[in-house]
Amino acid sequence: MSQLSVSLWLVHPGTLRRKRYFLHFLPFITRVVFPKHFTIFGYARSKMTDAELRNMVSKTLACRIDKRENCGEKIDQFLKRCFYHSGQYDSQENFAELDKKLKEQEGGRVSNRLFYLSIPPNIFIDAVKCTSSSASSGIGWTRVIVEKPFGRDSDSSAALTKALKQYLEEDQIFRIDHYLGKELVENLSVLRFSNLIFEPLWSRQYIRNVQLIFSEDFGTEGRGGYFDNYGILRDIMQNHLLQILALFAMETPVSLDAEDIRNEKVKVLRSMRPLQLEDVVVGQYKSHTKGGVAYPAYIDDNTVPKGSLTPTFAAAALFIDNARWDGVPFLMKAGKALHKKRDRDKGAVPACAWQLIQPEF
Ligand SMILES: NC(=O)C1=CN([C@@H]2O[C@H](COP(=O)(O)OP(=O)(O)OC[C@H]3O[C@@H](n4cnc5c(N)ncnc54)[C@H](OP(=O)(O)O)[C@@H]3O)[C@@H](O)[C@H]2O)C=CC1
Ligand SMILES: O=C1O[C@H](COP(=O)(O)O)[C@@H](O)[C@H](O)[C@H]1O
Repeated sequence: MSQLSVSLWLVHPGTLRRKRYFLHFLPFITRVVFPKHFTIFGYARSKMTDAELRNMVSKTLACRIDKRENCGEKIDQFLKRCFYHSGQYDSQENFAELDKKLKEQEGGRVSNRLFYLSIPPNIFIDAVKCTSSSASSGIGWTRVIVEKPFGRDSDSSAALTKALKQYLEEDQIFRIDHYLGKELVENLSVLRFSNLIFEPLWSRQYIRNVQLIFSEDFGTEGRGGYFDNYGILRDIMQNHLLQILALFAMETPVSLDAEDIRNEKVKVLRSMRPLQLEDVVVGQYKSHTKGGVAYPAYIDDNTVPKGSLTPTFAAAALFIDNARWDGVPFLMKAGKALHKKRDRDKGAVPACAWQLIQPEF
């Protein structure tokens, strides 16, 4: 049986270049573990040719393995599987053109299509509608990955789910938070649950506070179209940092199944005290000069609306009212255009002799 898996990315060329997404594919590329007919399509409004996309992707890939493994050759083969189509997110016609190009690659084989919506959430629905009616797979499955933030609040999140379900079944929708795939975050559960030594120490008895810190040394850099609608609280705190907090604070799950882990996280979230205004500070970065280089303010970014008050920095103290964490503040800080790049949970600052991680503040 021949099967073609098509992975389709709705991704902005600029983000692609900056974020080096494709670097994560390198181990798969060099070990040739992709399905035989795997194809990647970029889709966005920006104009670009296949050759330009390939050139951009190639700059994010670097061979760091033994030359005998023909890394360069494998990258070249991979690049030939990358294509680009320019179109609007709400145009059935443009998605039908995309469908035509996908079919050319699929050559009538059984084919699955995975759509990765790396686009601002306010255009998810348009894109899903067009995907579903004009570009879903005729003879395989069609799945959609949506990025956080999933709405702006509970109501908009519920509305988004309702709208997505007009076009997709729940098991076709994958809501992702890429932080959960980070090594540090994955290691947190392993560290905690596979070392018996930690269990008796992992509580209010030995931990004075927990610090979750996200610090980037660059600003929005052209991402104002997305960022200004959400701000740092919805971009980072409500999802990435809250997920880490829940993993850090949850009780041992019944098993490592996603559902069991989710159940424990939910218990943590339900035990959290509503955040008080006096426990939060917000700010926005201004321009400054360092080492003779001038760095722009948030509102100097052309993609940010004039006079925007959207926070790019926030710090908050959160409390979990349960037996394990009663009285222990979970301190969250997140900011763009700060002095250092760091995205780590700072573990716990111990109350006395025991030191899990040396405090840096
Ligand atoms: N950037 C990152 O580091 C990460 C981002 N994400 C998530 O990815 C999603 C997008 O973020 P990001 O890529 O940074 O955002 P961008 O602002 O870079 O937006 C991505 C692309 O979407 C299109 N776009 C932007 N604004 C609009 C608009 N108002 N209407 C229609 N199209 C628009 C543009 O492409 P074009 O004009 O070509 O159509 C743009 O380049 C978000 O959900 C974010 O949470 C998740 C993890 C990391
Ligand atoms: O989701 C997001 O994450 C990135 C940071 O992710 P990283 O994996 O590059 O560290 C952040 O820059 C962006 O604002 C946010 O949308």
